[in-house]
Amino acid sequence: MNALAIENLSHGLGKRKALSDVSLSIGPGSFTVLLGPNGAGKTTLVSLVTGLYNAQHGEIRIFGHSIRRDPMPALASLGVVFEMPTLDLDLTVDENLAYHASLHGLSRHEARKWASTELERLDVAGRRSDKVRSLSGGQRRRVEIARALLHRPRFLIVDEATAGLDVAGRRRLLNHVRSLCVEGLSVLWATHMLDEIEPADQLVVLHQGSVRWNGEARALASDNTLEAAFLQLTGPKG
Ligand SMILES: Nc1ncnc2c1ncn2[C@@H]1O[C@H](COP(=O)(O)OP(=O)(O)OP(=O)(O)O)[C@@H](O)[C@H]1O
Repeated sequence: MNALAIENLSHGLGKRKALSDVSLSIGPGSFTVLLGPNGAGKTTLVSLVTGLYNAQHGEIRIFGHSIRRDPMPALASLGVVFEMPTLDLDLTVDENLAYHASLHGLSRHEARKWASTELERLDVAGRRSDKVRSLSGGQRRRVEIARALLHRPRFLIVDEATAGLDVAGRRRLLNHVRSLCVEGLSVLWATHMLDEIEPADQLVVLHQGSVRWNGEARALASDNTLEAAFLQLTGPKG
């Protein structure tokens, strides 16, 4: 079953049509890149899939559960890292994770166990008693990934999480999330950075609220560089 299935999704924000007739699906264990220039509609799409906005038209299902009709099981299998950091800077790393765990109904034992696992895998376990305010930008992002995985979601959405990180920090975060797909996690990785894409990735190019490409990245770049193909799709005549 697909982790995500979106059919004919359209949504306006104010007078602006942010998404027009978007359809796409993400298979289990797939790393799918949602690529689009600034203002393409990536964050709007993430907001609709995570239930922050109610879609005006169309259908969104997570592992077969409609976000509109069946939100609890749909959202239970979803982990999210939003574009804007959402950690509480005045709480410690552990306190931030414990708060998230309680929202998801995890027992204290489960919360401690999975927090240790994820923080260690992301190499921030040494900072668990520190206030988030004292962490670097890259460490905060890693804590956000750990938090998003705490309730064992099967589908992870990451919206431009590498913004502001240095080259090594970006690569590290990306490699970690990619490695989770090998374990069966499905990932939607929203970005405008072409160098985060690998040839075998599933790629959805969004431009002005519409899907302009949906397929393997290597197929888009078969006749040209990925950058040239992307600019052609998203340029003035794209
Ligand atoms: N709250 C809002 N009210 C009105 N228009 C909005 C609102 N939020 C976003 N928009 C508009 O919707 C369109 C899509 O914005 P969105 O933030 O989804 O794009 P994005 O692809 O995530 O961009 P970026 O890469 O810059 O974060 C843009 O034209 C934006 O100006």
